[in-house]
Amino acid sequence: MNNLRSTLAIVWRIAIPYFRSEDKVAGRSLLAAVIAIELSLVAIDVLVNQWYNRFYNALQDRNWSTFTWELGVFIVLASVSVALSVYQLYLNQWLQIRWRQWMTRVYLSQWLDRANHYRMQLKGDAADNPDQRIADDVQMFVEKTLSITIGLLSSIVTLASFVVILWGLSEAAPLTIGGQEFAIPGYLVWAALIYAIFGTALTHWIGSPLVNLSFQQQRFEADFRFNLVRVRENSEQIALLRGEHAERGRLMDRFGSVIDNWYNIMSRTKRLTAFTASYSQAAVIFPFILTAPAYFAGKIQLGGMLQTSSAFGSVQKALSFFVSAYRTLADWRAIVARLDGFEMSIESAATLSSEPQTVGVVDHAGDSIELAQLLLKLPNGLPLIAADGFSIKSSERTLLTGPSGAGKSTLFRAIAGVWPFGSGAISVPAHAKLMMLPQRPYFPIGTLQAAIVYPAAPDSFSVEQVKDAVAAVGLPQLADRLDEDAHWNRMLSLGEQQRLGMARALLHGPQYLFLDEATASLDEPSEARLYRVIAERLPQTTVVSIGHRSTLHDFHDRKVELIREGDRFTLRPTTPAAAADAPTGGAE
Ligand SMILES: Nc1ncnc2c1ncn2[C@@H]1O[C@H](COP(=O)(O)OP(=O)(O)OP(=O)(O)O)[C@@H](O)[C@H]1O
Repeated sequence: MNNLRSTLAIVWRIAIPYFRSEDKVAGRSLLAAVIAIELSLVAIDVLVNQWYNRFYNALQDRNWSTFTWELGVFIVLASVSVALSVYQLYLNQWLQIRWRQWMTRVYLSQWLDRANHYRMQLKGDAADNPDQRIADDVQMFVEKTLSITIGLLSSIVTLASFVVILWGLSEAAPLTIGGQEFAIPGYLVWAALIYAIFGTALTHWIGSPLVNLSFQQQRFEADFRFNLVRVRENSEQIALLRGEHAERGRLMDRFGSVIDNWYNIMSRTKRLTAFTASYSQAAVIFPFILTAPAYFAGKIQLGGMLQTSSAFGSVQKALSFFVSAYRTLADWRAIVARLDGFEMSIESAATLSSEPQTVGVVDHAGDSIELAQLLLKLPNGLPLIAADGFSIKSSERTLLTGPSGAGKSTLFRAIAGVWPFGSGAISVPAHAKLMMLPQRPYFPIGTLQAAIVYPAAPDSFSVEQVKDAVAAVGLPQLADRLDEDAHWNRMLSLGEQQRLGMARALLHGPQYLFLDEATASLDEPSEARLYRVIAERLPQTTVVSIGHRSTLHDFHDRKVELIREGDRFTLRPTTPAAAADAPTGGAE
């Protein structure tokens, strides 16, 4: 019960913001229309139920004129019901797509807000595969929430209407056992109630493991899909390493979990279907067994008996809502749990950056970057880098070196404001434009122009500007292909990608440019040429490079090294030019 209450609270929290959003007028109107149509359909069911009585009595009495009249009544009722059903589905689908569109927009903006997506990965949170949450789960959540809510509402209204009818019919066809009448008020209602409770309890007992199985199934499927995508993305390396055999093994292992879980679902579903199918078959005959003695004793007519059977069917169906919707409910709870996990994970990633015990990146009025009492840590809490009183002055060119794994890239991540683990402060000039260029720059799939100028809009630079930048970094042959659509990360060599990364920097002209082994794949003369281009075209830009080649020294004013001190690394300027910068040291 507590479980159900907490699921409903989560559903409310996830579902209600749409109906309070800027699209609330459309959302509420569509929902109201769908509900109104559902209620009208229940009213038509009530009319059809009364029609049963008149129609079958006319048949039993061989009354031709009533029979033809009732046929006409049925045609009218059936036509209205068809029209309402068509529009109910249409409006329901319309509501679904608007609701889904809104939720997708909100989730996308929260997930992509201020590096939340990256922090979520760092935390290794429960929200594995955000793509599944945003693409599939939102769609299923909207669809199932609507179908369950409307189904539940319809069941309640049907129940209320038909309980009244069935109560009346209980008087007309009193319970007769062995020729003796028993005056139990509303006995048909009680019979339907007991029948449904028995059905629901047994269904829950047999079907409850399906909730968890369904949750697991979706997880295994997403995991399998994710690994397929990884193979596709790394296909070149896998082919070069002849890793196909290993990949096949790994993928089949993951698929094995999909299959094993599926067998469990199959065997559970088999038991559940055996029960629900027998249960609904028995429901056909059960009301006839109850009313047959009264019919054969001549107390009710055929019409009354059929009306009772139909009303019993409606009450029983409404009461057994959970029986028939069990699989849907199981899937729905799994989806709700996943979306809840996703929301929590976004929230904790968002709060992580603002917790006191995290690295704070703050704006200041000066024009240098200052590290004060900074201690960067690994996600597991172990210290990595300590720095205090260290500054990166405007227009200065710094080369950062240090052993592999010392935390050079992590320091860049912290300055960019995406590495939360640790304490202390990094002051960055207010409104300064920082740009990080990694060893493997990211290019979105699309035109070459859009890929180069990313993250700016494709048309924020003129074709001439882009051509000029591409030529400056030594790729004039690409200047005529700016309109070409491709997966550039896959098509270009790493060296070419690094040159295009530099072209991106030339176009954006940041005040601070952080090059994390951004030219490591180029030969030394090409690397030197690129550094010269940067110096000529971006003379005001402060450059901080991570690199291992000694040839890089010529292009930097000072060298700073990460040196191990105890359990952490500290920043040590190692050239005379920088010696004035009193270093560094621990901060805890
Ligand atoms: N997402 C992460 N989760 C856990 N540990 C991480 C994560 N990212 C980096 N680390 C760890 O932080 C340490 C520093 O990594 P970083 O990439 O900053 O090193 P680096 O000095 O740039 O190394 P290299 O010169 O080899 O590129 C490494 O021990 C690495 O394993």
